[in-house]
Amino acid sequence: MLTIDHLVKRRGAHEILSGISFQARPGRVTGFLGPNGAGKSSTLRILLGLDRATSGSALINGKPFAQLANPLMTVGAAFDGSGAHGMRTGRAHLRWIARAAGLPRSRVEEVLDMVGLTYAAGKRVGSYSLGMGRRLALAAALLGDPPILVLDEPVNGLDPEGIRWIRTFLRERAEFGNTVLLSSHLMGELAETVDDVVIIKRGKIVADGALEEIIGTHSTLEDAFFALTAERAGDTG
Ligand SMILES: Nc1ncnc2c1ncn2[C@@H]1O[C@H](COP(=O)(O)OP(=O)(O)OP(=O)(O)O)[C@@H](O)[C@H]1O
Repeated sequence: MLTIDHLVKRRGAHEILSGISFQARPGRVTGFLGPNGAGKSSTLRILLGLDRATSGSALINGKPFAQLANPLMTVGAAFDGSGAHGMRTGRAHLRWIARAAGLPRSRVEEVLDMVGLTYAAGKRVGSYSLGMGRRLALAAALLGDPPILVLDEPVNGLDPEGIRWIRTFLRERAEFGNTVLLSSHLMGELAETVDDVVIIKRGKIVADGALEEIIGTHSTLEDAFFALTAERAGDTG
């Protein structure tokens, strides 16, 4: 369970997050949706202990990231890019993380297989395509077999086959009871993948609920999104 509670982030005079609250629950894929600059990455960075909140909290199973006993086995995270040094091979990158976490080498081969990257595991990460880099980042997130996944724009750079693969993969994780939170600004794609939707705009939550509730009387999630955000067009916050 991920619990964001009255989270505020200020940078100088600029309020990036204005007291946002939402949850991502086990057994559900939760889509965190919003236009560029809305505050999605800022929220996920605080949740994963990469940045500090001004006030409020972002908790993973009731604890801040820094207090997790086994972070890699609790939450898997993937942000922009592969997260690996270009001169390293994909396999070496994963082995390094696995060793630091006390995981067996065999787990590296398992996650390479899970993300379909075994064929390129011996190649330098610098030669990977964008999509291969995303798969490597996902493999790293899966190393500790965590019950929670937090993914920032996971379909960016993936080709149609890759997008279908990740959608199926994340749906399966949720069906096994995992908690999956993913951010995106691609509404059409998100509608195919998620159970719940949280929409953020200019640091404020403008909608939060089950996909069907959010779509409501609109024909698509995209239509609902524009209607919801347009209703607040006069809101300067
Ligand atoms: N390191 C930083 N220093 C100053 N401002 C920042 C920093 N990181 C983000 N911001 C600002 O915070 C706001 C939210 O950015 P954030 O990256 O969280 O949005 P986002 O919803 O993830 O957008 P995108 O879809 O473009 O990734 C933006 O106005 C951005 O300019």
